[in-house]
Amino acid sequence: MRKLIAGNWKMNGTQEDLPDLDTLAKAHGDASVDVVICGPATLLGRMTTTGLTIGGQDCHPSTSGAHTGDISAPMIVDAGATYVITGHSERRTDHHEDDALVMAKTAAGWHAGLHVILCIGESEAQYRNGETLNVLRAQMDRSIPDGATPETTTIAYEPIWAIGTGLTPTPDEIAAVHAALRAYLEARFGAAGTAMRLLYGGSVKASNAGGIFLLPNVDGALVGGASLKAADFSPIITALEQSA
Ligand SMILES: O=C(CO)COP(=O)(O)O
Repeated sequence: MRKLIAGNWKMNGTQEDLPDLDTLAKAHGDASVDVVICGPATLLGRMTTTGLTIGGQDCHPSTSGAHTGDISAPMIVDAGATYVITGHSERRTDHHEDDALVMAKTAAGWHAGLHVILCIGESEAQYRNGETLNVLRAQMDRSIPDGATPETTTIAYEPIWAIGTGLTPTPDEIAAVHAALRAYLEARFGAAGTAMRLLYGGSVKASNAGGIFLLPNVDGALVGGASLKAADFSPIITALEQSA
């Protein structure tokens, strides 16, 4: 399985950031891991000129229609991107997306030929109450469509309380959650579940990436803030390469 490091730029980035992305592409163009930048919709087309693999951050479940402000999976493909994120907790919170909608968006991404990075994660209260694994299993039951394969789907575990906070679960906690996610995927998808990539996300930075990437069943990371500048993202990519 080829490992995957994806940067999620969220609502950040203008064309002034493209030269820095060129720098990243030059440094890691022949990386031994998959490197993806999930940029803002406004930049997707221009980001593809860097030669990096590009992804969207969300897609509508429909292919086209009267949905002001939304973009569809075929539009993301049309821009030259090959990945899309679904189910990010910021979408779930800001736009009240539920698991059923995440499932529909994931299916739409597949239908358009996109590789979907489907995000799951527990809140701080759920973590404190020891509900993490039950929450994650329920999210996967309700948001991963049947028929997921390693070619079409990556699962990203992002504890909501670890996003942008500088907090992370302990290495033992990450390893335990990822082992449980792997067991779920294998029980539901068989060999495909063994090969499906599992990313960790939430306050990944150069200083903690190496330790996280050594953990079993961690096949890469989904990185927010530390993916915005080549100087920050590059050492994280290198850390994943060294663990591969
Ligand atoms: O939400 C994230 C990636 O999708 C994680 O964000 P941070 O890396 O900024 O914590």
